[in-house]
Amino acid sequence: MPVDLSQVLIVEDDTAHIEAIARAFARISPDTRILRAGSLAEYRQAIALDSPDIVLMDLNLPDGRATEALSNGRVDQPFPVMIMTAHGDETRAVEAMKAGAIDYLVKSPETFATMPQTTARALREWRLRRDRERMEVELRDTSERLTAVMDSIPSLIYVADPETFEILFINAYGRAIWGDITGQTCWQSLQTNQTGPCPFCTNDQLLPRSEKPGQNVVWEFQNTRDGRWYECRDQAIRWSDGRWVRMEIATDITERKLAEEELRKLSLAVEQSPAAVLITDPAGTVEYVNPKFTRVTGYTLEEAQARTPSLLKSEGMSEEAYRDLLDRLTSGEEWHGEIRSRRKNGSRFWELASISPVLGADGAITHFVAVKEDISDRKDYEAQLEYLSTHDELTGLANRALLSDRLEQSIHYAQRSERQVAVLLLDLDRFKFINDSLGHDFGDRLLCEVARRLAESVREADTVARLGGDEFVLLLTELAGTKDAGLVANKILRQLAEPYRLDGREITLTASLGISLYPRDGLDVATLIRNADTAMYQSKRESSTFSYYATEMNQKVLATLELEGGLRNALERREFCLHYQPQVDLASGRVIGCEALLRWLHPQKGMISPDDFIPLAEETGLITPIGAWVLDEACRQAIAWQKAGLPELRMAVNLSARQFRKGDLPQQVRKTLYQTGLAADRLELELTESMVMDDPVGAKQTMQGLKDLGISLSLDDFGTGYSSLNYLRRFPVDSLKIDRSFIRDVVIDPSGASVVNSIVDIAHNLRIAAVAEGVETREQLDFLVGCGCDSYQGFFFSKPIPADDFTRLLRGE
Ligand SMILES: Nc1nc2c(ncn2[C@@H]2O[C@H](COP(=O)(O)O[C@H]3[C@@H](O)[C@H](n4cnc5c(=O)[nH]c(N)nc54)O[C@@H]3COP(=O)(O)O)[C@@H](O)[C@H]2O)c(=O)[nH]1
Repeated sequence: MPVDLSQVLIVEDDTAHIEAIARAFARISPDTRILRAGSLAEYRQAIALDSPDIVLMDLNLPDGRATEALSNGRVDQPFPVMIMTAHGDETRAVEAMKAGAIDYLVKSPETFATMPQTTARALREWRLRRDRERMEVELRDTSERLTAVMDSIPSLIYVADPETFEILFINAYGRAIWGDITGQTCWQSLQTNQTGPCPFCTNDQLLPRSEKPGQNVVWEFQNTRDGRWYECRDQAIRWSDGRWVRMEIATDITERKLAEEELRKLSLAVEQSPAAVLITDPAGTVEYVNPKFTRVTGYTLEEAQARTPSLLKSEGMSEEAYRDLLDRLTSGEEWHGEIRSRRKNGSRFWELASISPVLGADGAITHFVAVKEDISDRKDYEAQLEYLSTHDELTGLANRALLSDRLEQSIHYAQRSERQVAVLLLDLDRFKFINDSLGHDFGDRLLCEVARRLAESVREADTVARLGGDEFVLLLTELAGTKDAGLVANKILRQLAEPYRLDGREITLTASLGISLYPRDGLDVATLIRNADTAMYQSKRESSTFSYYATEMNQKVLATLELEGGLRNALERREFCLHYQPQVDLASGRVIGCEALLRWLHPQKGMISPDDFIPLAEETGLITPIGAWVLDEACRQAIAWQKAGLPELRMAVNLSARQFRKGDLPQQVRKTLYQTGLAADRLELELTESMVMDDPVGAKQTMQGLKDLGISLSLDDFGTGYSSLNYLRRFPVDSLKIDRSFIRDVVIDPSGASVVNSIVDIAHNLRIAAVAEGVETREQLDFLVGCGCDSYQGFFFSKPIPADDFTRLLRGE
């Protein structure tokens, strides 16, 4: 008997039955111990003390029915109970089975005789059933636990049969996304939920039907419902029924995908970036350079890798700036700046660099990223702008701004070194005339040549600047003594005086130069330049080569500036008037004409002599409108006298050099004559020798233009200037006015008398009149009569007088 039947409990109130059963066991299964109980109470005591393998229980016991002792189908019942019943009681026996008995037997001697076999069989079946039930419970538990585990995994898990394509299982995560697709086939569910091919249905290569465990396949799909990405790992597992199925574990990789996409975009952006990008490790070893870097520097990724950014041999960064860069980067900050680097081919270029540290999750620096832009063009442009803003375009010399800058620096340096600084301001004489007559192009080239000579005359450390026009400044630094500036000034003036050969012409230039010295003549840029300018004007006035600045000059300049201010308004304010000095015929003693002489009645200073303001008017250009007014006024007065019936006179008007050089003088005179109505032969214009000799060719042309109008021309102050007879011969003049300095000497100095005699002779030889100026005495007059002079003017006859007085004089009042 294969079943282990060690103890059998017989619950029966009929001892005969018990004994019949016991005998059967003694015979068939002698090792089986028979326990006995006569009632339900004894039954309970017996199972409390012993643990029988099986219980044989009479249905009806003295203290109750067997059903009361049954467990109502509980699985945890430790032993099976078999009901014994009398014939006809089967219905109750069935009830007892429903209450938990495993079987029932109808009592009979046969039943008792085979009881050991029956019991053994029943026990075996019960045990089998119990074990199965337990296993089932365990399995159910395991399955529930597994499902709970599966459901708690934040991944989509499903199991499918590769043969039938049936979905056997899907976890909670999957159900939340796709619903419960268990029982459906792949093509019914997966294909609508995933992008890409279903590995079960379409890709036999990926998933051979006869899968073996361990052959994993990994693929990615996108869930069509919410667009999220999954990485799916396929695995063969043995299903509960023993067949091989596929378990798919799909993990949400959307964030990783997005990050990858970001990274892909970023790396694409870096690859295609118009800026050069260089990435190093924390030690500065290059790990990556982009194609733009290669294009700019010539270094390929392979050439740059494993080297440091020093391969670009950057420069232009001070020690301090470099330390700042390192400090910033190592403390996790960005650095921006301009660096001058060298390409692989050795050429230099400028980069605008932004270098940033890249921090890892732990906050430590993992990389440095440098983004660089080639700014060489911009730098060149800036340098060009810088050059243009600090240099004179025509000559390439420093301009005023750069000069001021350098002068300021020199002052600072001189303060410490106790040396002197000299400012030499130089103005070319007659440059405007050359420029106007020979053309601006010629003038420009002449200025360039002057600039070249100036630059060559001084040391490298000195500065030569052009302030504009024909005005130059030389800044001499580190002068040991005051005299040094004068030595340099002389050298410069000598250099400039060398002839210039341009366009087949040879011309000479002179210059006026003023010197101011730091600290003696000023402590700042503006004062030093202003005082050098004052000194230069002094040189110009005195026709000296150069002058050192002196304080008095400033007062003179201030007075001049004040005068200039008044002069600018004088015309408008009608402060000018004319006085007239009679010109007398020596033979007849008659007044034959007069010279109009300008007077300025200043509201505060009273009458100002023309000697004091005509040169200033000339210098400032104000002489042009003033001269025009004089001409107009003198002509109107002459007409007024004519109309008043006074004897016909010739009106002499002085011309200034500027008026004479202005090309339109004949036209202007014609217009005045026309407007005033004076006949041309009643007007005489007085020129000086210097006006004519400056530009003899042009002068002759202008004089001829005036002569063609019918007016007379006289050469004033004759004898004091060039007195070139050669030119005099060719000029269309009508009279020579002998300067009053010669007349003054005629009676006291024989040589003075000879000069006057000679001038009178020259005039007559040239068939022109001789007019004596400044006749103050009878002796002078007698001398002039004696030497045949034609006419005279002077205090002897009359001082210059106002028009009304002149009218009375003519009337003999
Ligand atoms: N371009 C212009 N120049 C002018 C004009 N008006 C005058 N001037 C020039 O100014 C200079 C000074 O002139 P002024 O003080 O008027 O002196 C004149 C006479 O007063 C003076 N003179 C005349 N006679 C005598 C004399 O007997 N003794 C003496 N000491 N001086 C005398 O001479 C001046 C006239 O000289 P000049 O013109 O050379 O004939 C003077 O150079 C004027 O030219 C003007 O409108 N435009």
